[in-house]
Amino acid sequence: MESMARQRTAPQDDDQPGDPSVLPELEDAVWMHHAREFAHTSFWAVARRLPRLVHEAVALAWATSRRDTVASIGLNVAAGVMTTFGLLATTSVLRELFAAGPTPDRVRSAAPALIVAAAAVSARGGLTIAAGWAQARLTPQINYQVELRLFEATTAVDLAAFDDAGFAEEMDRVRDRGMGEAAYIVDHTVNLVTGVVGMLATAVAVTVIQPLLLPFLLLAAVPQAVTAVRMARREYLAMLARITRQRRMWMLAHLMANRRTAAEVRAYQMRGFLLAEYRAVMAVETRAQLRLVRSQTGTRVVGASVAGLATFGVYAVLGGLLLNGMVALAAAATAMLALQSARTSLGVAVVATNSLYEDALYYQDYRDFLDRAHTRVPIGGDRVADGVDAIEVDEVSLRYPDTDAPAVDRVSLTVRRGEVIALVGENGSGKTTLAKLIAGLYRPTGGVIRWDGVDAAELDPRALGAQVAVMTQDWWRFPFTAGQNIRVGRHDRPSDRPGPSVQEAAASAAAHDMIVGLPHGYDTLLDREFKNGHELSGGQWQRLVAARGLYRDAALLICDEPSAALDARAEHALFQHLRRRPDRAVVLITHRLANVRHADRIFVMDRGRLVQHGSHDELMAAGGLYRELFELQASGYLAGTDDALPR
Ligand SMILES: Nc1ncnc2c1ncn2[C@@H]1O[C@H](COP(=O)(O)OP(=O)(O)OP(=O)(O)O)[C@@H](O)[C@H]1O
Repeated sequence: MESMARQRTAPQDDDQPGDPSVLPELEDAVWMHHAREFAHTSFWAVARRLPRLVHEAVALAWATSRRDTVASIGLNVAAGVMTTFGLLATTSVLRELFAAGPTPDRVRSAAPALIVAAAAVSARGGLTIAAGWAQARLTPQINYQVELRLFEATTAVDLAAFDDAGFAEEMDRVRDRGMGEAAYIVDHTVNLVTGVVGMLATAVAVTVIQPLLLPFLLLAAVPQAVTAVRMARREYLAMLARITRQRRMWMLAHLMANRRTAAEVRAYQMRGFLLAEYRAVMAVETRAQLRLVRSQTGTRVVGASVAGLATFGVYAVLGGLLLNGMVALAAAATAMLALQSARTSLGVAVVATNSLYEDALYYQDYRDFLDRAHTRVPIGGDRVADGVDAIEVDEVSLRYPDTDAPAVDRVSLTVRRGEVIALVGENGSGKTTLAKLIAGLYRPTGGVIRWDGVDAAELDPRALGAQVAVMTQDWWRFPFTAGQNIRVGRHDRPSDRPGPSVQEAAASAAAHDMIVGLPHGYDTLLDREFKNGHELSGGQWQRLVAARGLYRDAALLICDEPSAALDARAEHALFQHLRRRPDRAVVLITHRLANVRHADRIFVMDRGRLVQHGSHDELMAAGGLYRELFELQASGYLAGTDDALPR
């Protein structure tokens, strides 16, 4: 039955396009990376790695909080000691109660031991609660450290790292799974210690009471341990078998109950298609779940029966020892309690071992990722750039990882202060990539970029970045207020540094009136997912993005399609502010060629190469790609022409 989902989602014959009504097959989720490895590792192989894992977890906890680490382990050990005392005191109580003589006398003689037993049980309860408190305190502290270290790394690496598929996948995996495992492995380790201490405490008590009982108690616990491991594995394998189906259901659920997809789902009447797919997967999933419930119940029955038989065996042995006078009645009764306590401790230790092994694999991913991220932090030199007169791009190339052709191929040009230059060309010709190279966001894989004669690689990356403002083509809708969305352009601007105010920058980008009209003006939160959040249109967002770039007030301003979503009035206003300014260089990328007419120089790109450059008039006179594109676009604006719209 499970293959049904596969059949429905499997691609068809390689040469044939797949059935258009069937969604493509899903890859394994990145966070499942170690799942299959774990599923095929035996419990004993897991147990062999335990010392190293425990050492790792304790080191992590120790580095986070010595006090809480000592407390959670020390208090658990103390609780174990109390278990031993409690069992020994219980034996004394029972011995006195089972002795010959009148009942009041027996109770009186048992009273001191009873007080000791009660005190030991209370102390154990108190110590366990305190240990749990220390253990719970460790979790948020570890999460805090681990998350902070991850995001310090992900925000420091160079932009190119995100184009490296391996890096991006590792990052997703670590963020989704590895990061959260740190606290778990500490938790499991403390549980393991608790379980082992509990078993040792019981063993010590039993040895003191009657050493003969010890091997029988251990034997009785074995079926329990085997059943616990079997059940955990079974559940895990079942989860693995279902996970791809469940991911598809999550994906479909997300499409059917989401504000962002609601319009398209309705516009294309996708409801029936999505629901049919959901029903088909859901039917298979439900049957699989029912099968799992049945088999788990079977395992539980077998496990409980074997454990029951083992317990019965211990009782039989105890009975024999009692009849032969080798064990006193009081010791036998305490052994019953010890058996119960040892079982619980063993169960805790087995589950902790299993979980510790799996979670440690993912935690190792986290550590490997941090090491890898460390090597991707741009180093640069220590020379400080303060303003710039000329940026020289000299035979610069860039090839993205895993691609054959360079996106930018041996390009040379110079950007001078006070100039506006434009990069034009067809989709995919390399304009954005070249702009990112000029901005220092990428390092060239060939050639060199010089800032006032100094190789950009020798400049301090932070100081270089401070000279650049980029209005990117693929901007993000930051869930901040309107004012914050602009201010983050240079959030650390000292009060004595000159530059436009938030309102001035907004006015330059034709955004001020729009923002003032929002329910809370500049304090309006721009995300409907939050309380009182407000939604902006695409063009309104682009005005904010432009305002942010202008607020940054940098020596080099790069505008990548800054007006693609703007109306004519906003576009006109923005371009008034992108004109020449003596203290600034502007690199402008746009497909609306009317906007580049006034640029000082226009560079035309084609498949990564620079194929033409000059002023608008020079390029029009020369003919070629620029003129062809310009005339094609201009023809659409000419009133009365028949080719403005295809018939
Ligand atoms: N991060 C990336 N990883 C791999 N290849 C990329 C990446 N970004 C862009 N490319 C490829 O590099 C080439 C140039 O892309 P680029 O975005 O620089 O073009 P563009 O001229 O700005 O295009 P458009 O006009 O559509 O914005 C394209 O073939 C594109 O597929």
